[in-house]
Amino acid sequence: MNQTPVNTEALHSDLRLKHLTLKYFFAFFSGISLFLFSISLPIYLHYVQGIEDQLIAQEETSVVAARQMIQREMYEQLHIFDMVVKSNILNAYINDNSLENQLRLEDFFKSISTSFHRFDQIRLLDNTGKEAIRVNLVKGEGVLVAADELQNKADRYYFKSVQQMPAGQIYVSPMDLNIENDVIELPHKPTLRISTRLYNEQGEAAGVFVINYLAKGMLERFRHLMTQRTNQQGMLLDSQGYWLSNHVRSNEWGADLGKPDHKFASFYPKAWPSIKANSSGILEIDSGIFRYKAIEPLNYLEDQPAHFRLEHHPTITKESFANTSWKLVIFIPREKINQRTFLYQPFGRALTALILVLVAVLSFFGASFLVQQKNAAQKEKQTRLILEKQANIDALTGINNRRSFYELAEKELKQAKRKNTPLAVLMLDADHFKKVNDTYGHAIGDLVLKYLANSIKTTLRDVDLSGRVGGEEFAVLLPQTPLQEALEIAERLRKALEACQVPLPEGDSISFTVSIGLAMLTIQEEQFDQLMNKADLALYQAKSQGRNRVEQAV
Ligand SMILES: Nc1nc2c(ncn2[C@@H]2O[C@H](COP(=O)(O)OP(=O)(O)OP(=O)(O)O)[C@@H](O)[C@H]2O)c(=O)[nH]1
Repeated sequence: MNQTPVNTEALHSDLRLKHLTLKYFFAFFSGISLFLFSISLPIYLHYVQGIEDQLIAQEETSVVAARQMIQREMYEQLHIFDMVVKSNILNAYINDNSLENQLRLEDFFKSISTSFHRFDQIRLLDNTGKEAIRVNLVKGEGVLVAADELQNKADRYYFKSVQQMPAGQIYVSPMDLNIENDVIELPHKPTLRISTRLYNEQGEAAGVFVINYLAKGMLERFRHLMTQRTNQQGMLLDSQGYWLSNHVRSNEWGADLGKPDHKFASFYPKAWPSIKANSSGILEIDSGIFRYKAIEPLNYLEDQPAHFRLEHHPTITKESFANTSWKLVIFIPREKINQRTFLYQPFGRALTALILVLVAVLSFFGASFLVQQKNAAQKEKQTRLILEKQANIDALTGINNRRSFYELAEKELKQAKRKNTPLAVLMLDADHFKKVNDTYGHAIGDLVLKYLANSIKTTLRDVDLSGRVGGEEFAVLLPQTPLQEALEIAERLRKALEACQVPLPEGDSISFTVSIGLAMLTIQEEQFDQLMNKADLALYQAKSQGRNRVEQAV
């Protein structure tokens, strides 16, 4: 079976080129990509920052609207409360708690309850904390609680907190879920208690006035404002970081419902200290950006809208400000920001992929071009080396030709002269070579010359130089070799050549001899030619004295 011969060298070279192309491709691709990346990264980060700023700016409307809504709501409750405290009906009762005054006050409480629809309880407690009058909001109606159902509230904070309070001051409690008979009322009733100590005309303490404000409406409006936004994560926190309003309802009222982990600090432990400590700001974390602002619902004296500018403001205790120190927190998740960025848009992704493909294509062509250039340069160098070698080597014998031998020998001669070291040259000539040609043919003559050259090479030392200087003439240069040693080498060479057997095609073999002329470099020779002439003369001597011998130049 015929098998196609496999050119392993070509295969090897092909593989090497492919490997090199791949190496350059990766170098180009990673280099260009890294370059593009390092240029575009700061620009891209700046661009993302711009998107973040834009998103935060969009939130400002919601922040201002929510803050104003809560402040206005609280402002209204406090003024209704103040109006009742200052009313003639209430003052008539605390100065004279006659039945008539009591009935008028009860009616007044009922009509306030029914009209405003937001006060879960309106109460008057006596100085011992016992409820004197209580009106509950039941299904939208103010309903008077029967005398035998009235309770003592002396131990409740809204009573205790106002005990030392001077006239005209108002206490506002923290917001919590209303508890009735020790159980949290369902559905939940987020409640703020507003109370004040009453004084009669003689300046004597005359009980405590309390209203339970139902904050559900306010919280629902807050939730509505937050859900109007594209990103619905808007929350209201109390001073402890518990949620009064959260987009996930089950997270609300953690403290009241016995779920202490359901607070902001547990969900965002890194963000909370900074949000708690500052009244307003922007905070970036891995998962997104917070925009937060203190709400301070009672602080409508500062930053107030036009319609808040009234001459009269109720005086609110310091404790009340602390109780209602709330924070509005808006969260913009990272995905929302990312979704707006160029790289997340299909066009952006497609363009990035296209650029990468272009870089890959460019890198491939660049790498191929470079490898081709390199390969061509290498081939050219190889060809040049081969040609150079061919120009210096004798085609038949594979040793230095005359020109190359003379060139190298000239250098050796100069070095020997400079270093003052001995230098010997041998001229060899095959004996009766014409006869070899004539007897066996020119081809066998060539074969003999090949054997002759090869024997010279194998007999000599590495430092020695040999060359074919004529048809059947050879020369040998022996650097750093004194006369005696040169004679020994010449003799050894002669014997080696004499012993050499050249096989003939028919099976026989022939041998041959050489005559050798030896010359030593002296101060007289300046050029190698001169030394060669001396050796040539010695060779002539050897020929004329019978051949197959070594003669030394005189
Ligand atoms: N085959 C072959 N013969 C060559 C080559 N170069 C020279 N010759 C032959 O070498 C022979 C040299 O002959 P001569 O100069 O007469 O000397 P010789 O026969 O060797 O005799 P002596 O040198 O006197 O011993 C000639 O016949 C050349 O043709 C070559 O490259 N190949």
